[in-house]
Amino acid sequence: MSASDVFHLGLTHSDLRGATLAIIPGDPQRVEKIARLMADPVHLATHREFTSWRAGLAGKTVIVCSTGIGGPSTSIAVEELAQLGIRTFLRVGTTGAIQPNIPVGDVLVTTAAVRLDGASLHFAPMEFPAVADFGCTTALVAAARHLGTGVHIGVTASSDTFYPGQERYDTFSGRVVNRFKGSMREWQDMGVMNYEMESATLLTMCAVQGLRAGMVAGVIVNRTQQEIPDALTMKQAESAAAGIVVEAARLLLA
Ligand SMILES: O=P(O)(O)O[C@H]1O[C@H](CO)[C@@H](O)[C@H]1O
Ligand SMILES: O=c1cc[nH]c(=O)[nH]1
Repeated sequence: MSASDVFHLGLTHSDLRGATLAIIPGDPQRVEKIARLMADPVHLATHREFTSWRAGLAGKTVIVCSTGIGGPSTSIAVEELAQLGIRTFLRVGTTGAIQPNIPVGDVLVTTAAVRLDGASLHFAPMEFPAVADFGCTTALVAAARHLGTGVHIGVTASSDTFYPGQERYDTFSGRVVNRFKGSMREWQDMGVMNYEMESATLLTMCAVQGLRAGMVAGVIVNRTQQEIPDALTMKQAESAAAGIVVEAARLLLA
């Protein structure tokens, strides 16, 4: 086994070939698909939830690395990629919309996240906003428009848990703690677009450390209409978001 320069990712500085931008999906299985949208894709490492590939785009090197689900593992991936030289992070995920007018298959670009996580508190007090980098956000929106995908821009609720924190009652116990009872309605009333699970940690830890971060997600369910996504829609939303994040990376590298 070759030596690694960081604790978890199994990567060395030389693996990155000077890359400063990383595309970071949650799901390890999405990494290869995204890398294959670019030139000369190469598998670098797979450890735990972290799968990494390298590829070429606009004459530069890009790293694609999965974060796994949630803030703690995301914070590890981002920290170790930053140690290796990455300065711009584009998260590409899946999400559940909570506004009735957002169709499945569209994408959402997050300008800021409601911090329903724990990990972001390890980087900044709750008063600090989980805010995306303006340049990354602009590139993601431009990419979505260029590719003709419906795009919604705004605030995301980013929760440590998929079930109670996103106020799901279709669970084993049907139990949601008081703190989250009625919370989906409250976020809807405030215009929050969606739920996902990593942006609060990602955006906070990047904003306080001078790193750039942006976030795009394919809508796989609309919680005002259904709880379970259908497989085809999920695939389509994932691939729309993947195309957009690569196009945004191209714009940022140009
Ligand atoms: O598709 P990914 O990037 O994993 O994103 C979303 O999907 C997972 C939950 O199913 C969470 O990680 C959530 O943020
Ligand atoms: O509803 C959803 C869908 C995907 N990911 C989430 O975190 N929530």
